[in-house]
Amino acid sequence: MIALGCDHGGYELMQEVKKHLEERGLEYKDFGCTGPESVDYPVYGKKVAQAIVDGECEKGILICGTGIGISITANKFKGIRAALCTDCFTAEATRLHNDANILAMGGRVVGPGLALKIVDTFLDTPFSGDERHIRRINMIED
Ligand SMILES: O=C[C@H](O)[C@H](O)[C@H](O)COP(=O)(O)O
Repeated sequence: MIALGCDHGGYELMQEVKKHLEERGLEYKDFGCTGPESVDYPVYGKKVAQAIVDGECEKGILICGTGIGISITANKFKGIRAALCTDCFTAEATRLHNDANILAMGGRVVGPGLALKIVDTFLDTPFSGDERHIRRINMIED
């Protein structure tokens, strides 16, 4: 189950992401927001982070205007590794190296074509499991 959260700056792009996940037959839980009206991104960053910490969802996708505020919020939660990605290389690398559990993007930064490729790369790339990466992730947790 993929947890989704956005603010008004990411609302439009999130609708594209939802459509794409449905086309791929992937299940998601939408934590809002529910429209393009101005809202506060920490509310949605927190909801998605909490769903992952609680084990309700395995991964999350967060979108605000830049992806920055909402990823800063999510990264306050122990066990959350939210990666702000603007390209497929970083989306792949953050799964391989950081075992990132949240993908953050900026709805005012990336267009839908690139964003959906980033989503696919993030969701389809497994963690490498390499000892050095596990060691470093454990250091973050400590
Ligand atoms: O990091 C924060 C996000 O990019 C927000 O989406 C952004 O700050 C919202 O800006 P505004 O309230 O001016 O639409």
